[in-house]
Amino acid sequence: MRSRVSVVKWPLRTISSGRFLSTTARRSQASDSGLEIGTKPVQSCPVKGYRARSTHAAIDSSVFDMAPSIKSWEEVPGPRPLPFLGNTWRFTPYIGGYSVEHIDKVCLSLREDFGNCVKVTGLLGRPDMLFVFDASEVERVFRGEDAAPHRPSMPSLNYYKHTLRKDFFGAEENCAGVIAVHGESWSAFRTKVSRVALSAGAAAQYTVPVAEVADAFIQRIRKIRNENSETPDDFLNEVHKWSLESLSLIALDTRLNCFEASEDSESMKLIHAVQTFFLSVGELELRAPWWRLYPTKMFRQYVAALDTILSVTLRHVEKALKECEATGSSKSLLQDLVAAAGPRVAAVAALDLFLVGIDTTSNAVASILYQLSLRPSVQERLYEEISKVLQDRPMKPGDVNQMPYLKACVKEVLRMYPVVIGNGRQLTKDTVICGYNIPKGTQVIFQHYVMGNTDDYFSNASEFRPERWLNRSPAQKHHAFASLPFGYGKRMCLGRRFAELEIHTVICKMVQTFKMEYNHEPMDYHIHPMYTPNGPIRIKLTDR
Ligand code: HEM
Repeated sequence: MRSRVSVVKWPLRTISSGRFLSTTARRSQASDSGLEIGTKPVQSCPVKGYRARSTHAAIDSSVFDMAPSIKSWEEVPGPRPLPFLGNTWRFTPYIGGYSVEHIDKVCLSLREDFGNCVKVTGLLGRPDMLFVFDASEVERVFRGEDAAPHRPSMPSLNYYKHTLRKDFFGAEENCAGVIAVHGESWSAFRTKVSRVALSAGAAAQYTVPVAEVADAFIQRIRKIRNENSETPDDFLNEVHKWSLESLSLIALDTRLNCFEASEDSESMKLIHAVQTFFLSVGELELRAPWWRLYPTKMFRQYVAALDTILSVTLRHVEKALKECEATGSSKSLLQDLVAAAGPRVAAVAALDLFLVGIDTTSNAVASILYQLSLRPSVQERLYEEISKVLQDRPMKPGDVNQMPYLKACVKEVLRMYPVVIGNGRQLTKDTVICGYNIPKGTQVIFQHYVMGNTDDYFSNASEFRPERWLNRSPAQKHHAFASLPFGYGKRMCLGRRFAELEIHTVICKMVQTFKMEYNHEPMDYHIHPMYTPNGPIRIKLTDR
């Protein structure tokens, strides 16, 4: 049945890894550990303080000597599954009470009803899940992670890479990328890419072009404001275009001119493909996985979109390869990747950055703009800070480091409204969490949306107070693992520095240019599939 999905021909003739090596490849030295949050890593100690009652063999025998006792998986509290229906029925509209779109609220009620560690079992087509709302436990488990943590993600993409297009992604050893890839294959790929993508100057080199994209975005919204000077109902779509334009610059070394692209251009094909991918990925991942039984219409569109993104990516990699060969040097992230790791790795890396780097960033920006538009005094303080640093000159690398309040505002929005509401891991070994022995294979969700919004970790958590991130005395410091919007450790966000550059730049430009107001009913947030304001983002923009 699956063969009904059309197969693209990869324009790969000129691509063969190892054909090109440049000295510039060796300039990046940073590794993931350079970005780890918190103080020195502590020795992994997953079970200290507990005496084992469980029969799971993989637990270190030393734990048996310690008190108090480790409780079994069966004892973990959680909503009771029904015979045959498990807990899946709870997601049935009108009767179940749970909704995929409002997992945020489900998580809040799980914590209220069952405590800091809650299991949800009997979910059709999914492993058992454990929700953790205790920052110290999050820290202990994250710090004890092994060399290749497994993040449960995107089964549909996994199927695309490892089954449908395995001729491409499996053609070279360890060349399947980082998204939906695990174990040794993930680790080898990530090491190659992190050296380049997380190096000190990797993001900074894009300061000026990213600022130019932000300027183009401002020009665009000046044009599309309505007669009340408000952004149009499909404003989020415009923010997606800004994000796509910025990321193409970074990942593909090209300007797509998304704001003016003609219908038959390659840019527009890419824009449509990216939109189709985002529209379908949430449905395929969060709803009942019918695509596993037969290729549904949505699944076929999803595969076609991925094929388009991959073939456009490959064309740009070929171009980068030719430029590197002609000049003997590299001037961009893509060229650095080609030079350091070969063209196929560069192409797969660019694809992965594309798949997870666009709607995360655009939804974060939409959410930040919405939150700022509700708070004129925060905007004024931001405006003062920005004006003082820039004094009417263009942005240059390092400017944002002089804008602590801007950074604090972004952190505060991501604390209260993280676009990815939890960090997931599929346990690669039996692990004690909150005193329970959690079996290998369980999907654990470290729920920073809930932790970020409780007074246990942030005083007056429901108040928007960017100041809490500034000049904190030891007494005011919050738990470093209670808000981790970019994840943690070896698997943390590979594009964090790029995302921050893009977000800080565009927010800086918006605040410099406009006073923002929101004059409608307050918006609720929903999962779509990012955590984002639910409804048209109609912000009144008055020129300063
Ligand atoms: C506000 C924007 C963003 C947020 C909140 C965000 C958040 C995250 C989170 C929570 C993870 C999982 C981390 C973990 O499991 O510990 C992740 C992974 C990842 N992100 Fe981001 N991200 C953002 C933007 C970006 C951008 C712009 C890019 C690309 C340039 C990117 C590339 C990646 C990649 C490749 C991974 C997978 C890393 C791996 O599995 O090794 N992200 N991101």
